[in-house]
Amino acid sequence: MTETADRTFLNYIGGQWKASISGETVPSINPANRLETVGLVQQSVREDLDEAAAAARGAAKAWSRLSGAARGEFLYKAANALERRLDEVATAMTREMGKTLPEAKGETARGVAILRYYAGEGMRKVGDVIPSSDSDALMFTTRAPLGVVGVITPWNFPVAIPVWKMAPALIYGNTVVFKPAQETAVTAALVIECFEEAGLPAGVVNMVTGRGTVIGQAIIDHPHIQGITFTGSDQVGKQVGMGALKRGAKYQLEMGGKNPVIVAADADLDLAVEATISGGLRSTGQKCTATSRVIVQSAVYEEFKRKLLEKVGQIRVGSGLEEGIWMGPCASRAQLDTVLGYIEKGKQEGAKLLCGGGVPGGEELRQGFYVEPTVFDGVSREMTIAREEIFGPVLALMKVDTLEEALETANDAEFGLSASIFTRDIGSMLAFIREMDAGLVRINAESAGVELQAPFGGMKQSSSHSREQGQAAIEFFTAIKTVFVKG
Ligand SMILES: NC(=O)C1=CN([C@@H]2O[C@H](COP(=O)(O)OP(=O)(O)OC[C@H]3O[C@@H](n4cnc5c(N)ncnc54)[C@H](O)[C@@H]3O)[C@@H](O)[C@H]2O)C=CC1
Ligand SMILES: O=C(O)CCC(=O)C(=O)O
Repeated sequence: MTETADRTFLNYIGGQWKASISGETVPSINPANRLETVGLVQQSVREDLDEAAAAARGAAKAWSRLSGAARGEFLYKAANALERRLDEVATAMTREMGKTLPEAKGETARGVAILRYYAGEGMRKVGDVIPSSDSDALMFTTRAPLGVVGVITPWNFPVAIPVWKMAPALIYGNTVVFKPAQETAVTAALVIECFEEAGLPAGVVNMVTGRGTVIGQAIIDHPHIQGITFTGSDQVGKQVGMGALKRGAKYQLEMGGKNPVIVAADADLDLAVEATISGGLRSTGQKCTATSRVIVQSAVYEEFKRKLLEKVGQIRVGSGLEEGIWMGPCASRAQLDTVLGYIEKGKQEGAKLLCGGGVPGGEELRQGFYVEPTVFDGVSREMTIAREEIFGPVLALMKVDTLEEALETANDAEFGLSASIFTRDIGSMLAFIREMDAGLVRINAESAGVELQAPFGGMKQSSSHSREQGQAAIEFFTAIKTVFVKG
């Protein structure tokens, strides 16, 4: 156990750490060992959120009037604090969410880099000069912040996702009310401590933990929250969008994926196997960009399958804190049950289980939410495991004859977040880039893995058709103002 175990984590409102007026806390538990508490977190109520929204509203004007460079200075300081506390934050993340410590460290380092990227963004251009038809006038665009932004985040990237939403919100002059997933509220509190260490003015960043149906819903409904940025499930995302639309607030949604990898007959099969495993099974498959459908040309199907099974068989499952462990547990009991439910459905609908499919044995794993890395063969397009997001370490192999069929199969999904192809042929690469309906298309690289300086988001049901990260973030977190000045 580390030092967080006995700690009670509070809400952060108006620059103060405060207990919820409910007086209630809930334990955040370790999915690798359900008997271990990582910390106690606030089970907040609507009044706590109201107080946070009022604090954010009160701080908004002064914050928006600072120069971008001055706001950037705060983000650089937050980045330095997070970097200094990288090991502590990453350890809390592994203990609270289950991903392995090297992955958690990588994600925390990414949080540092995101903060620095957006700190620099405070010095970059925000508008264009557009020639007016009146030769005595100057016309240009500038950007105005939305005001208060509500940030609702999931548990699968407890540092990177909150940071890639809060950092651009702040640099473009908004104040923030943040509701992290309750499953990873301890990690979230440590991130907020880094903002506190940076000396942000009171009320600029606020955090309230609690149930999605209570605190998330209160953000959706709050009249003083002008924008909501959300990552999570398809179902909740749509509720957020509809609620925001009803009261005229701006919203941005990042939701599910059912990401395919195409393995063409001319692929480097070893590379394709490595990338399929890394993209599909790292973080126990709990990424919206995770590889889920593996579409393989028949000419190399058997060889690819053999190589894949050999490597999957070598995966070591266990506590993410232990050296040599490659795959940790599912993040929660509910997530484990969901994954096992999909595996059952796959078997019932006639897919052939090639490996995994159950809970691993062994006394030391008994108290964790573990599932075996799982591969299904003979998966057809209409099966549930080929259609719905599983969010677990489950790969569905699908055999096709031609590249056209592969592309058609890959596009036969409601989601369109990320997709990969493995091929050496430039024509196949170009066809994939052109035809694949996904916001992120990757050639000879795994489907997961997002670069913070590039736009990120999906087509079809995967997002609200907006993009996050990189300079694309300015589109959500600001409104364009067109200025006409007549001398
Ligand atoms: N696209 C992605 O990155 C993610 C997708 N998921 C998908 O969602 C499934 C369920 O995971 P959950 O954690 O339950 O996701 P979720 O969508 O319920 O939770 C995401 C966030 O929304 C909040 N929330 C929940 N209900 C809400 C409501 N009624 N109003 C406002 N906010 C609400 C949660 O507290 C959390 O902060 C997973 O199995 C996976 O398929 C989950 C996490 C991330
Ligand atoms: O693949 C990544 O690095 C990011 C994935 C992601 O955004 C998510 O799972 O929510």
